[in-house]
Amino acid sequence: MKLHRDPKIWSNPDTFDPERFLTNQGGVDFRGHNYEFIQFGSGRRSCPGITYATQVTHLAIAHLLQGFDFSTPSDEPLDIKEGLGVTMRKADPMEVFITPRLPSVLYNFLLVMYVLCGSSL
Ligand code: HEM
Repeated sequence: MKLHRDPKIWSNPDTFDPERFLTNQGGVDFRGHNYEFIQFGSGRRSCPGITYATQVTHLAIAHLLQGFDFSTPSDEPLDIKEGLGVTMRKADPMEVFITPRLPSVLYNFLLVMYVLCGSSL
């Protein structure tokens, strides 16, 4: 389990610290040019879905954050301990309250616009 966790490269490698990509590791490229960070692989057999995956991920997260407030039942920070598996899953199920932020009519409107205009929204 050394991949992406080498302490010679990553400070506090087991800490969830996405800000590291804005600060001390800000220049690290995720498209396979920097071998310390290759979640999409690198070279001829690297992931052909990289552009689709990154755009759809941004779009989905932006839509969720625009439309809903997220909180935990006790207002405690999320426990993001990871479990075992081929893909990275949480060790324990996530309990979260999802509350609409917008008037309900806008969700129908956004849905229709999204279907009509696709991902250009
Ligand atoms: C966050 C999403 C994704 C991640 C992290 C990811 C990651 C990877 C990784 C690590 C590989 C292996 C690269 C290697 O062997 O060096 C791979 C291969 C591949 N991925 Fe993805 N992938 C993602 C999404 C997608 C999507 C959306 C598609 C298709 C629409 C896709 C299609 C493929 C294919 C066909 C391969 C095999 C390429 C080959 O062996 O030549 N992936 N992906």
